[in-house]
Amino acid sequence: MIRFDQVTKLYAGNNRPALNSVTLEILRGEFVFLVGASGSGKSSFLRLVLKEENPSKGQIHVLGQNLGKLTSRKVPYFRRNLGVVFQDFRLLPQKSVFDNVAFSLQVIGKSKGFIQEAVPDVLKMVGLAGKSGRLPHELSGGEQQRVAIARAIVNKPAILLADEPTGNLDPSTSAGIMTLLERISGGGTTVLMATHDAGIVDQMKRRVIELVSGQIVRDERQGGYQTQALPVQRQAPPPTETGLGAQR
Ligand SMILES: Nc1ncnc2c1ncn2[C@@H]1O[C@H](COP(=O)(O)OP(=O)(O)OP(=O)(O)O)[C@@H](O)[C@H]1O
Repeated sequence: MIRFDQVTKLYAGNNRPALNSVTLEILRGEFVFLVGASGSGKSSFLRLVLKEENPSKGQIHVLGQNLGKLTSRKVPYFRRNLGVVFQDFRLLPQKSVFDNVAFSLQVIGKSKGFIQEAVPDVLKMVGLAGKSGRLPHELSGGEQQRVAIARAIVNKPAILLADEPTGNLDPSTSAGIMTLLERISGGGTTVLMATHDAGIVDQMKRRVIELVSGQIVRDERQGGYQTQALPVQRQAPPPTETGLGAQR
């Protein structure tokens, strides 16, 4: 579904690679957390999957396509198979909830009839059935993120990429968003989510890929936010004249 073979990404003017020889495979229907400190390469990884950036070295396959061989004419068609959600929602402020979702279908040429059916269905699925006429500023943060998710999934993408989707939300609202993403994943969509939210990662026990300085340092089946594999290092007590550690 998503395969990286020794992918390195160097940005112009930055001599440390954002991703450094990353090799991994993500299978259909998996729910994967991408974790790591700020600047470790998570967003770069997502941008490469979307072909918003190209690798400096290595190969990327997404949905059976070698992205290096995808012509720019074909990129918009390729992206129809991917939904994307961001921390800051990115809704169109002057458009209603319905129109925000409908717009993404209009731009890819879906018929009016299709839109009239698909939009209410997806708004119901994300729990916003009664709010289709509202403007974004008339919604809570959690509701705005639900609109963004509805927009991302209305065309039934095979892959949903989420870059810190709960970053602006409180814990209980975040939990609701995660329940929704789990439901989407349960329907067969591959979900890849970059996050700093340790509570969510620890609770969900899904696959966790950890990046440090652009390299994968951990890929665990049912991981937590922090590695479980390494033992906790205890500081040895300082030696005393008797050779025993100081007693307190
Ligand atoms: N367009 C760019 N041009 C130059 N350097 C970039 C660009 N985008 C990212 N970088 C650099 O690449 C590295 C990885 O950045 P990236 O945004 O992928 O990290 P991240 O893990 O998503 O961070 P955060 O958690 O803060 O979003 C950083 O050193 C960053 O400064």
